[in-house]
Amino acid sequence: MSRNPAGSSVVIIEDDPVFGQALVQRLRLAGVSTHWAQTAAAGEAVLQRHRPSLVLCDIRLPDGDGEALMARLMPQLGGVPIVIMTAFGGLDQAVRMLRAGADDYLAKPFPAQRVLDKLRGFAGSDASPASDEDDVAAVLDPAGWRSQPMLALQAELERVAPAEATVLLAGESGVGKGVAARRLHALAGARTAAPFILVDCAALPADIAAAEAALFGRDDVPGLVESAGAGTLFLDEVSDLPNALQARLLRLLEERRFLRIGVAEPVVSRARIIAATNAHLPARVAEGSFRNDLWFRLSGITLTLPPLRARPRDLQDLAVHFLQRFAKGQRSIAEDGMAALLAHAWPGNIRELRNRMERAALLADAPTLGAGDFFPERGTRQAVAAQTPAVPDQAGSEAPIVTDQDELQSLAEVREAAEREHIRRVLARCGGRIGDAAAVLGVSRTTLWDRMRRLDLSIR
Ligand SMILES: Nc1ncnc2c1ncn2[C@@H]1O[C@H](COP(=O)(O)OP(=O)(O)OP(=O)(O)O)[C@@H](O)[C@H]1O
Repeated sequence: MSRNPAGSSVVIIEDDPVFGQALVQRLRLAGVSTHWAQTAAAGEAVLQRHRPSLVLCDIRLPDGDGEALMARLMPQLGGVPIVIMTAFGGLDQAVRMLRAGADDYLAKPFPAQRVLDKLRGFAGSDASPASDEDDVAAVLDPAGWRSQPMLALQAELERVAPAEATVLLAGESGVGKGVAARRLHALAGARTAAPFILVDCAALPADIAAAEAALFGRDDVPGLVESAGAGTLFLDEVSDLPNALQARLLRLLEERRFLRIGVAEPVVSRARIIAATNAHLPARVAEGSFRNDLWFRLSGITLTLPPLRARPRDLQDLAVHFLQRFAKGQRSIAEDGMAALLAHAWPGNIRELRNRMERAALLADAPTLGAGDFFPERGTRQAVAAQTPAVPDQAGSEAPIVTDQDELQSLAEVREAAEREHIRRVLARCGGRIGDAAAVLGVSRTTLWDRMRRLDLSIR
């Protein structure tokens, strides 16, 4: 997307007819195409079909709230920027949504010009057509795959790519599992000419019959499994697949055939299945939310992508790659900037790096980017700690970087801050569901409640 918002598209989820209409008219005058939904359900339906440059979502909607809607849709929206619209008194909720992954908020009423400014600001993000093209390039020749663990992963991908076997991609959120899945497809010989179909299991319709129809088809309408043909079916966030559909997926994996709803004749599937998860599946199995037999079936070939903090060399390459992409050679990274990048723990992995580089490229005052440009949220004390660079170990291999914590804090403070942040992220990722979050964190619900109480954390 160029810096000119004309040609971009915005999905507006807003029930106020006067405000909604005014936004639509003004944005259209600026050449922006708009999809206006007045309920959460209509917004969800539009976003199932359409990947816009920006989502503008109201918090209070007649059939639900924007927070739950965005939490549900965020995984499927990938990096599409989400801007929350708040009315008076809604600031707390907007802040919570920002923590959960929304990109910005606008307090109502605001002139439509502010939306155009946001579009300009987000230009070049994941959501834009240009970045989709960049993602394709990333699949064919991914930046940041030169470290030892990534070279080993690449060798494994090449080995298993031509086979039919199901592959499970594991690793933290934002580490590049989607890129690895596409890479597997790109390396899969004849299969490459057939479709690559992404199914975000966390974003399937909540209604089981609708989700089943979306996956397996109904009557004469094919579902996503069938759309993959002899290509690749990529089941992202497979741990979120509802229980009833886990049984159907297991049958598909075992028999290589399935039934469309309402049709007696089975359909043969020749698609290769790749699943991905950032959840700890054994914990899900232990708590009973994920079938043991399905886990067993999926995990035969498990490839784990290492977190970014364990790949300092890749981190540097990726930082330069993103800066080139977002600043087009107009900016460079200062020594203290690179030291701060290397010292950060990167809980959001490559997605977080991409976002920080984009923000810095857009907003920094000087052409050379320093620690403060990448981590503007840090105070002076953090800036001191951030100047400590990562040190490769004696053998020259890449020592995992495990901390960027403020060296002036006590260990207990550092541990609490990290724990609080991690629990917050996992809760957001699990849509605030304590049971799911506890499973991911490997603790009981009671322990999680207890920790949250002591860390002064609440879901709402
Ligand atoms: N090697 C790379 N080069 C450029 N961009 C990358 C690379 N790897 C990942 N990205 C970008 O980082 C973001 C996260 O990547 P991806 O979606 O593949 O991660 P993930 O592990 O599947 O995350 P999640 O578990 O949250 O779905 C995306 O915007 C993707 O385009």
